[in-house]
Amino acid sequence: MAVGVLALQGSFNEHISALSRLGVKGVEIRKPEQLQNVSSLIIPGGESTTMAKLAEYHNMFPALREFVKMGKPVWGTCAGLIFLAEKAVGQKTGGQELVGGLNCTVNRNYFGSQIQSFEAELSVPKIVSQEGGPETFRGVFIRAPAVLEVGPGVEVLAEYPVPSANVLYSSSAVQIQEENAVPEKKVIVAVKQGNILGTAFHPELTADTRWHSYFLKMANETGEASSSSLVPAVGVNAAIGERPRIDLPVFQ
Ligand SMILES: NC(=O)CC[C@H](N)C(=O)O
Repeated sequence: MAVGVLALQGSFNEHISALSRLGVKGVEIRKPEQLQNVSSLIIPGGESTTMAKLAEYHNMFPALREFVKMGKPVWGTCAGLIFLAEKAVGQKTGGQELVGGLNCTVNRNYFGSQIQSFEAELSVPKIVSQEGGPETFRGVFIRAPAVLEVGPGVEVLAEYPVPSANVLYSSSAVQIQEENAVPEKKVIVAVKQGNILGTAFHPELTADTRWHSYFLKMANETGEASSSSLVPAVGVNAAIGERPRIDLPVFQ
């Protein structure tokens, strides 16, 4: 079965493009019943309050929660990570509905406002051990959230060093960096809990398909799809090395 990509708002096209570079079909999901046709789901980045309003309007929340509870692989990137968290802080007045399932607390705009978006090389040992390739992964952080704390059963897959003052006060990391604070602490930016994967950054905006490949293997592990339908014919390293045709602008 194909991989679903929640297509209410945000970078769903970019995820579908990344999947297609791995030879896998991504299907746009806009209605609850469409979830029955996919074996796994990506919730893209975008703006989580807007996405939540659209999800509510289309009555998506019960179906999304059911999908997560059934143990089907779900990956949230950025706003998608916020969607999957059990608890979010820094929300707009009135809050926003969450899908939940991922045992953690996220800060919605941990790194500051849109203008404080940045890119950083992240150490990703688990991804490297499974997918090979370079030691680091280029993390694209766009008004990104971060994971403040995780509960039992949540595996940390990537962290980003920030000044300790930011960790204590949960304000803007960038503002404090500008005051020349020494980076001392790390904040969590990628997690996995069973069938749920969450990244605070945007792998779909890079040419490096290792996170997508990692997620596709999660789908195979849970037996949600036959290996022939989800494992790309070419290895991920080949995909990076050979630079296949890319139909959307991505970081090279
Ligand atoms: N790039 C993103 O997905 C940003 C998410 C944003 N911080 C939010 O609240 O939704």
